[in-house]
Amino acid sequence: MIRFEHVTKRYDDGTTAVDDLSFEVARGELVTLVGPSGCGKTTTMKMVNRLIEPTAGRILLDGDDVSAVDPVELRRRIGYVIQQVGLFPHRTVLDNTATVPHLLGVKRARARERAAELLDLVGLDPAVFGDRYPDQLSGGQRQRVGVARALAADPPVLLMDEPFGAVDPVVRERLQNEFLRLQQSVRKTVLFVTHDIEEAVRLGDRIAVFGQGRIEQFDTPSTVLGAPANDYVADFVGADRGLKRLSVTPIEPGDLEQPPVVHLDDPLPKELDGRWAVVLDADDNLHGWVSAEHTRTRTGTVREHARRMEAWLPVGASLKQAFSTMLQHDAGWIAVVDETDHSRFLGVLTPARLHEALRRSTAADARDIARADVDLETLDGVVGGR
Ligand SMILES: Nc1ncnc2c1ncn2[C@@H]1O[C@H](COP(=O)(O)OP(=O)(O)OP(=O)(O)O)[C@@H](O)[C@H]1O
Repeated sequence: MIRFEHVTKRYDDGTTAVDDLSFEVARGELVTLVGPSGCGKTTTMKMVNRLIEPTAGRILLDGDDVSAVDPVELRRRIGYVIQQVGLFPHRTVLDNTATVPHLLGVKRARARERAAELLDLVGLDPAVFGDRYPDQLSGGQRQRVGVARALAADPPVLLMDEPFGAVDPVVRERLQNEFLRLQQSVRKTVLFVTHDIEEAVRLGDRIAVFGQGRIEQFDTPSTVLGAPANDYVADFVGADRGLKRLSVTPIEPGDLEQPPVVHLDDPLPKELDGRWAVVLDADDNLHGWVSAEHTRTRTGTVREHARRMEAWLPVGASLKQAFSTMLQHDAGWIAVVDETDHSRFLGVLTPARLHEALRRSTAADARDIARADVDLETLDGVVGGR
């Protein structure tokens, strides 16, 4: 969808901001460009919508060389979100969001209707916020209007330059989560610039780690954290990359243990095979749990003695969320459910299983490295045999 072919940008003063860059972003993919200040991320991004022209090489958007597309027409196909949102100060939130579609010829009433839908989508109730002016919003709310406005013309591509950089860490995390949810439904092709490795791994399907004007590694967050390509990347992702891996490794059904299970309308069993059992409803959805102590000493149905389960997560949630949920509820295990199928119980994750899951993902990367070693050896063998 977006393809860089040997792109170089040299500014007039001789600074080479981007040096022979080649990479590709697939349709519907979110790629984060991450690296220290001044490494060329913004320059890379601005060449896509021709705010900056490359010195050499070319950039293709859906197969079209962008240098041959009229910049105005090009920018219609590309939403752009920046840190200083640049909302029109004298227009209401609703009008700010509706302006671009209206300029593109959508009737005013329809543009405003669509703007209201988008505000809703980014978590701003149009009835509450639609008539406010930008200076009557918090920083986080302004960022959301920025995202809604960028989506208003329904462009297939979004360029986002540190869009959540100006808000505090708590709001930032909330905006990131909301944006991820939004992206799941709109599936835009996104190039997202950040200098924050946490943000890059949380949001990116793949991340491009920039050195000076070059990409040092371009891979999934899990591989970049598990197998940094070189010392520069290892240094940039940080010594705590093992911890960061927790946030990019999902809970998988194979990670779960199967504890004893009882159903709500069962009579309370006398003996349990363990210290507790998970309680399910008639459709096998998670309800709660009972302890062996209760079952030994009391009578009646499970329903009368079941306690609600608070420590649970959907399958696919991150190991970091799992760990955090265990700590929050001081729980020795958490239940895992399939939310796409009501809340069907799948099993429980224990600290030991969590540890195994983390090792499983590290081992998967280690296998890749081992394969690469084998390839090199084979190559050595061939070269040596000559
Ligand atoms: N108009 C310009 N003229 C000369 N040099 C420039 C110009 N714009 C950017 N540069 C230089 O190009 C290099 C890359 O800048 P760029 O803004 O792309 O980096 P960045 O990775 O986005 O940095 P930051 O995270 O600080 O925004 C830097 O050395 C910068 O000083």
